[in-house]
Amino acid sequence: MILELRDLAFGFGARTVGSGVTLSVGSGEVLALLGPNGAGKTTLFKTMLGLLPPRAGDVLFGGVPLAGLTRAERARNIAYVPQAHAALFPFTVRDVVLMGRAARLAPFSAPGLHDREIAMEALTRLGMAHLASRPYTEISGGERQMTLVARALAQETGILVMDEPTASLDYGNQMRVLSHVRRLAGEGISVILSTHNPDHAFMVADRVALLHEGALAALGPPGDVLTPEWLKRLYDIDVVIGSLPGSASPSCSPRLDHIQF
Ligand SMILES: Nc1ncnc2c1ncn2[C@@H]1O[C@H](COP(=O)(O)OP(=O)(O)OP(=O)(O)O)[C@@H](O)[C@H]1O
Repeated sequence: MILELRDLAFGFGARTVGSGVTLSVGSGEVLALLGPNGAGKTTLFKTMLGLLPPRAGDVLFGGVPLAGLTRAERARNIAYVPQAHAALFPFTVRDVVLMGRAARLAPFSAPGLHDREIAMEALTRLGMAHLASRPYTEISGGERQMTLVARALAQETGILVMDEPTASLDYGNQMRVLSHVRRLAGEGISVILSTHNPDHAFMVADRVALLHEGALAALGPPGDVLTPEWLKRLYDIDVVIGSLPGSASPSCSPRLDHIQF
């Protein structure tokens, strides 16, 4: 297993947000994490990345505990696509993507031609090459999100953690990012992504994990976990799940007429 969480507890300061999370992710596997607002998805991700200390339990990469890896070693193992944020400094899109190469550079050395080629290749793969020279502060929220995906690709890690990667994207770019996720998995890269859209999990995930009330409530193939019963428990809405003729995966249709205020 490329990534393992063993009885992991996570939180801030004295506050535990979640505990008892045990799961492993294999090479080329896509794991989708679902949970209501505030369930702890981002906190769990930050703990997996070593940005927050585990409150209990372990995170292991290829059997090696996270605590035993330097920051650069972590960055060569795992890349993070955070939710798009506004930047303070007007770096170009190309330079933001180049930052993904930092952990691959020798100490005190600047990115070389090879690094620039990899950065441009990541932008080209995402259909973003035309924005390379634009300031990151002067592109749309969706374009910023795609830039952060390109930065993570340029990091060339075996594991990609994506925090709601489609949240600010238009419909076409949502599908392009999801299609890239499947393509990356086909290349052996493991992807862990959070989403609020069960349809996206149906489209790309090999397995789905549900985070609810501070615990890993369910873990398994999308068809076993994304049931009307579980979605009711998570979001307190009724859904119908079915497959449209010609569609490759099932989809959810919420019953708005059942919602009570
Ligand atoms: N910096 C922080 N300090 C203290 N508590 C925090 C901090 N950030 C988040 N929290 C709290 O931790 C809990 C989990 O938040 P988290 O952002 O991990 O949830 P999430 O599942 O990612 O939510 P969402 O779907 O809304 O993005 C929430 O109760 C939140 O208020």
